[in-house]
This record gives sequence, structure tokens and C-alpha cells, in this order.
Amino acid sequence: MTNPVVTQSMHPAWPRVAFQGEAGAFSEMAIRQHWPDGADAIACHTFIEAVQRVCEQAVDFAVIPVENAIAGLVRPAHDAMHEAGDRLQSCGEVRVPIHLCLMAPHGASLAGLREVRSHAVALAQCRLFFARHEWLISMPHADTAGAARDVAEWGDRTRGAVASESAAARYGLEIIAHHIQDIPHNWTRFVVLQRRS
Ligand SMILES: O=C(O)C(=O)C[C@]1(C(=O)O)C=C[C@@H](O)C=C1
Repeated sequence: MTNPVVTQSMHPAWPRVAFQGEAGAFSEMAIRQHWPDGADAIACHTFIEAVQRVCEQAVDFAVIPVENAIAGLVRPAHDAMHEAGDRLQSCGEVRVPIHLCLMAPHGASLAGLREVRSHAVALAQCRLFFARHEWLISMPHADTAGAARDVAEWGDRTRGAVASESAAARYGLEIIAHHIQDIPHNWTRFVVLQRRS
């Protein structure tokens, strides 16, 4: 298993919380919303890895998306929790508003875009948008923020990402369309997991 990205904490009292994705992912937002006074958000590549970190007591908690208003159950997250079995227990919940934006390198246009990357669950929340813009090819990526980071690194004006407004700011992308999810009041419910004592 690869090591998670760990930011050195300035605050030893903060809880250490694993999430799936990169800095700027919605799961990281869920952590900020649940611990407004601060938490060390530890990026993991997969849900299984995030859950595993809790089982191994390498972190205090994991925050995992379980249900979205449009896409329904987040299957890979449920599978990861199932694998952990009774070693974990849920100790909280957080519901995060999900506003999805289409973003691309500066100078790109909607008409000029061809390929759009994002987390499969995020793409599933934008079916109507993709149906209206049928020249766009949606391609699954590990997470929303990782898609934004890669699209910024590639710098190709035909390739875009679906992610949050803050991911666009963090990775220096231009927002081409705001609120492209199928319903305006979209949300994802996350569970907070800890090791069963
Ligand atoms: O990729 C991210 O930003 C995530 O946090 C993952 C995830 C998900 O798996 O449901 C979380 C919330 C959004 O609904 C879209 C994607």
C-alpha cells in the first residue's frame, strides 16, 4: 500500500482524518465542515486505503461518502466499509452541498473541449449536462480534485475536469460552467468512521 500524503501538523491536538482523493476533494471539505476548529486531513488513493488506516490506528478517523442526492449509494465506499467489517464503527455524519463546475486551462472554451475527467460519482451527477453537450466525452478519474490537478498539469485546452470551485482556484483552472449537476440542491452524505473499541 502506498503511503498517504501527510501534511506535518502544526497542531498535535488535531484529529488525524483519512479521506479518499487529493487536496480540494469534496471529502476534504466534509472534514473541514465536521471539524471547523481543525483536523489533519490525510489524502489516500482509495476508499479501502482510507478505511485501512483507521483499522491500523494510523489515523483517528476516516470520512467516507456514502450517498449522493442524484447518484444514490457510493458503491466503492460501501464495499470498503464492508471489507473492514466490525473493526469500524460510525461515530458521526456530515452532509456537504455539492456544486460541480466544469473547468479547463485558461483560454479553453466549451465548444473546444473534448474530454472531461472526474470521479465517476461526480460525472453521474451531471448526466443532463453531458446529454445537452454531446461532443464532450466524460472519462472517470480517481477523484474530482485529482482530475483538476491533472488537467492543469496537462495544460491542454481540449481537456477539462468536473470539480469544485475551490479545486479550480487551487489548481489555477478557469471555470467554464457553474452548477452543472442535475439538481441545484445537490448533496453528498459522508460518514465519520473510527476503530471499534
Ligand atoms: O472526488 C471527490 O471529490 C470526492 O470526495 C468523492 C465523491 C464521491 O465519491 O461521491 C464525493 C462527493 C461528490 O459527490 C463526488 C465525489
